[in-house]
Amino acid sequence: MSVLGQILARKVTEVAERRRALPDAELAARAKDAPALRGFEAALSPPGGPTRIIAEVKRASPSAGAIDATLDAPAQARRYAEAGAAAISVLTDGPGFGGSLDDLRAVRAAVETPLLRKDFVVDAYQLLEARAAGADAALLIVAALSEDGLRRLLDRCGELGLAALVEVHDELDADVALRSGARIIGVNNRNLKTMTVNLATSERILPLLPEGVKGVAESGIRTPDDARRLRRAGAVNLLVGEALVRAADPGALVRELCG
Ligand SMILES: O=C(O)c1ccccc1NCC(=O)[C@H](O)[C@H](O)COP(=O)(O)O
Repeated sequence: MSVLGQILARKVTEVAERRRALPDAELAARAKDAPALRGFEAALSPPGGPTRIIAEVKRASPSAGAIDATLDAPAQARRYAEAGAAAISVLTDGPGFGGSLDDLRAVRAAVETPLLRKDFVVDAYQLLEARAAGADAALLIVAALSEDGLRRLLDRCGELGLAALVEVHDELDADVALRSGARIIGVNNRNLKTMTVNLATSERILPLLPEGVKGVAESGIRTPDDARRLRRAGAVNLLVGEALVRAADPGALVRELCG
C-alpha cells in the first residue's frame, strides 16, 4: 500500500476511536464556542500579488524522518508570525509528523495569524475538531477523497466558516478541485508515491488556475532561489515546512523567501 493509503487507513481508525470518546454532538458544541475565525483566504495573495508564506510547524515527516522532535510549536509559530508569515500551518498528525491538536491549540493561543489544520481529512468530524481547536482552515487532499467526498467536506467547511486548502498533485486533481468549487488550491510538489519533490509540478499547474482562485505552491521550497523560480511561474503563496524548521533563523528565512 502507498504511504498515503497507509495514512488514510490509520486515519479512519483514529477518527472512530476519537468519536467514541467524544461524540459529534459534544464536539459540535465545543466548535460552537470556538474563538472568532481569522481570515485565512484573505491573508493569501491574489494572482500577481506579493509573495506570501504559509509557514509550517513540522517535527517529522514520512520522507525526512525526524526534523526536530523537540520543536516548541508555539515558540516556532511566534518566530513565523513576527517575521510576517501570512498564515501558519500546523501538522496535527501524530504518528507520521509528531503533531497533535494540542499543538494547534497552543499555536492558536500564541499568535494572531490565521491557522491551517494540516492533516489527512477523511471525515467531517476532523473539521469540527479543527474548528474547536482554533483552526481557520483545513487541508483537503483530492487524492485522498472521492469527488463526492470532497464536495461534502467543502460544504462542511463552508458551514463551519473554515477555509479549505484543496491539495492537488496533477492536472486531473486540479480539474476535480475546480469542479468541486475550491477557492484555494495548493499544488503539492511532493509525489506521495515516490516522496520525491519537483518544483516543476507547481510551475506546470499553477498557471492553469482561473483568476478567482488563489494558488499555493507546497513542499520542497528551501531557498530564496526556489521562491524566485516559482515566482517566475506565477506562484505567489508558498507553503514551507522542513526548511523553516531546520533554519538557524526561521524568521530571516521567511523574510528572504518573500524576496
Ligand atoms: O512531508 C512529507 O514527507 C509528507 C509525506 C506524505 C504526505 C504528506 C507529506 N507532507 C505534508 C506536506 O504537505 C508538507 O509538510 C508541506 O507541503 C511542507 O513541505 P516541506 O516544505 O517540503 O516540508
